[in-house]
Amino acid sequence: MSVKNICCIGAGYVGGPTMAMIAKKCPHINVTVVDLNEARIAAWNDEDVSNIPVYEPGLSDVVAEARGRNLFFSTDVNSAIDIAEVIFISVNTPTKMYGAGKGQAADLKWIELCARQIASVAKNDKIIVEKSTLPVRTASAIKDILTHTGSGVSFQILSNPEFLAEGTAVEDLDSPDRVLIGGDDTPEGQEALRKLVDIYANWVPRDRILTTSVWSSELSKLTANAFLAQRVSSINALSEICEKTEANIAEVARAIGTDSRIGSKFLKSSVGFGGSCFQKDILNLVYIAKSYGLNEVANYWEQVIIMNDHQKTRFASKIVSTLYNTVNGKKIALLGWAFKKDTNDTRESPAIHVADHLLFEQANLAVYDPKVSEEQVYNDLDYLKTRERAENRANLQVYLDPYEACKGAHAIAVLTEWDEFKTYDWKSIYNNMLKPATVFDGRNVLDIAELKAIGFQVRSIGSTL
Ligand SMILES: NC(=O)C1=CN([C@@H]2O[C@H](COP(=O)(O)OP(=O)(O)OC[C@H]3O[C@@H](n4cnc5c(N)ncnc54)[C@H](O)[C@@H]3O)[C@@H](O)[C@H]2O)C=CC1
Ligand SMILES: O=C(O)[C@H]1O[C@H](OP(=O)(O)OP(=O)(O)OC[C@H]2O[C@@H](n3ccc(=O)[nH]c3=O)[C@H](O)[C@@H]2O)[C@H](O)[C@@H](O)[C@@H]1O
Repeated sequence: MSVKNICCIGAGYVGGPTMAMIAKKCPHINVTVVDLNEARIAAWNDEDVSNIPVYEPGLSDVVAEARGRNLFFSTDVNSAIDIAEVIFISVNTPTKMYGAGKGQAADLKWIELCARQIASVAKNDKIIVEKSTLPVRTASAIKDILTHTGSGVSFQILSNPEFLAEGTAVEDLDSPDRVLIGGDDTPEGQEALRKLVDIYANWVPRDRILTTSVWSSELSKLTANAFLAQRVSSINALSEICEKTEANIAEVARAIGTDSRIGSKFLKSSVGFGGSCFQKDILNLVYIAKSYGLNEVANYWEQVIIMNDHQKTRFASKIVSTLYNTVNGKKIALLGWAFKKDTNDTRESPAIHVADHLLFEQANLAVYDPKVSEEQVYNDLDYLKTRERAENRANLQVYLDPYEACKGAHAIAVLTEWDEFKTYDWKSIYNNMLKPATVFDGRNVLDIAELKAIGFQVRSIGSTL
């Protein structure tokens, strides 16, 4: 029998878009996305579909097509669990900030709560799908909780990690490089696996649906993120050598990227990687390695994070040193706050670190981002607890107009690669700035020659141009 009712616990950046795509592609399946966060669910249900809580190009159209037909958002977690044959768990798994493993291990509190809730509600057999990114062997903990309920209900646990990237989520979900599903090597495990494969096969070619053991699937997700982040840290490490030697990182990246064994993607040097997952997943990998006594393995991967922290600090320090070693009282405009373009997500954004560094040096910051709210910018800074909340508000202003943000500034730092930055009237921005006017392009997106011709001093990543 094919699956008729799915539920997903967690209506965040993964749960929302992923389930919206399943609902779009499988009109014969009812998909209910549940969350404890009432405001978030209300936003997913907002009559005006442009107000859904996750900004992703194309997502509002997908939601508009399926919502109310076979896609539902609700806070009634129990009813959704009760009715569903397949339950995706897509809750947050942040880095643990207390106790054993503090600062490295994944905090599985929310995963365990879900498992306990499912255990208490389920009256018939269920397939539980790990959609969240989890440490290898988490499925055994989930299984343990579920099988000790004494209710006689049978649970199959599958691992089905998500590989979408923010900003391209709809594209990635519509046409994934691969879908990965791990299941137990038992008849029941394989039957559950087949049911999930059949759901994806409604739009994903079967040869792109990979099946493995649960453990390989769990570990592959951490590995994929570790490899991707490692590429960014590798190219960023080289960018510092370029700045000393007059080599140009864009040329180096092109030169090595044309080797098909290396490949051209993910070789863009930057102010550093951000986002909610790269750092947390590598730290998690480091923790897992250490917990097995694999210290060399742990140290190897930890270096990716150390390099990324160095890149962010190096960028901020360069602003200070270029502005004659003091930014005290100087207005500096920060263009971009999101961790990458085409998303409103700011988690672990390098902009937060750069702003914090500059505020520590008593700069006066003017922030503009096309999709991030003032409240979010202040929340991000307050979360660091580096200084009083009032001080963050006194020394950093958020602007709705980039030209106003740059007016009277000594320097501009580009911290997100939003396309609109390339289209600005840079001559007019220059005319309204203090001189010398400097642009620090943390994403290498602006036309250096054009800016220099206008009169700007330009500092980019990985070149002395
Ligand atoms: N953000 C991304 O692009 C990607 C994230 N992932 C992974 O997916 C997982 C989810 O990530 P995001 O969607 O970004 O997180 P998120 O924080 O945006 O969403 C998680 C949601 O789960 C809800 N929640 C937590 N516990 C709950 C419970 N017991 N019952 C009901 N709702 C509950 C929260 O209220 C929140 O709205 C994480 O493990 C992450 O590592 C994987 C691939 C991509
Ligand atoms: O597990 C996750 O959360 C996801 O993490 C990343 O996706 P995401 O963080 O949304 O975005 P990326 O495009 O990977 O960018 C991450 C960071 O690296 C930076 N980056 C990326 C590529 C590059 O060449 N240079 C570079 O600095 C980006 O600006 C951004 O700050 C992975 O790409 C997804 O496959 C994965 O599902």
